[in-house]
Amino acid sequence: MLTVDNINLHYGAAQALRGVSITAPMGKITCVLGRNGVGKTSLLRAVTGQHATSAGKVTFNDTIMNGMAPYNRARLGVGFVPQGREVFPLLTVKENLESGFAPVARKDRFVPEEIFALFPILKSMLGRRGGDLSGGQQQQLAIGRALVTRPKILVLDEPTEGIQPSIIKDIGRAIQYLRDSTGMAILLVEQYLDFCRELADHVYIMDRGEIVHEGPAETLDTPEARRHLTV
Ligand SMILES: Nc1ncnc2c1ncn2[C@@H]1O[C@H](COP(=O)(O)OP(=O)(O)OP(=O)(O)O)[C@@H](O)[C@H]1O
Repeated sequence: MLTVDNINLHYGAAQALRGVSITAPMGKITCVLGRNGVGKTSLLRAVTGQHATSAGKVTFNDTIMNGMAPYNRARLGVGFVPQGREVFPLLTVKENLESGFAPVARKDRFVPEEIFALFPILKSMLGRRGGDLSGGQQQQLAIGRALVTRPKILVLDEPTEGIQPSIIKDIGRAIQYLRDSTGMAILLVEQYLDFCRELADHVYIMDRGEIVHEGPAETLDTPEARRHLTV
């Protein structure tokens, strides 16, 4: 299980996270919601090691990750699907998937068939360049690339952003399948309320760098939760 305990995060003098605590248990989908600029991506940067925290603790399965480089967190089992997907546009789909090999043991350096079962389009496009794929296909590729690292926790930053509804459904089904079949923890940052309500086991809402609401997905429909999400 991932535990974020009372963390602060600063960009220079500006504080982006204030005493944020969340947990993401194995076999569950944990969703963090909030408007633009409230600190959701900063929270994921603290989890994946892309930005240092200035206070608090980030732990995964009893290993304290503070100060650990992103590639060592990947070795520990933290798989990341970044906002905007960050697919390598000039590499082929196959090469993009293989870029996930770095943190895995030599014997596991192959693309598991399960990834193609989840996203068949990737198999039919293995020789195409990443940059030639649609946004939705790139998102599937970014998830596939993270799965190549054999994660124990999959961390996704706004996977529905700019993606057509039919592919959002496919991605939602894939996330549920991963939770149910592999028992991995899934930590999802989103602005799309319906997607979270459908998928999440537990939700957190952030506002101005703080957690302001926490509960089961059904609590998203309470007036108190809505107040933090409406612009
Ligand atoms: N690299 C940075 N340098 C300085 N300030 C930053 C940096 N990245 C983010 N911020 C600021 O930190 C705050 C939180 O940003 P963050 O990107 O974490 O929010 P977010 O909830 O993920 O927003 P979005 O939904 O737009 O991605 C914002 O005020 C933002 O302007």
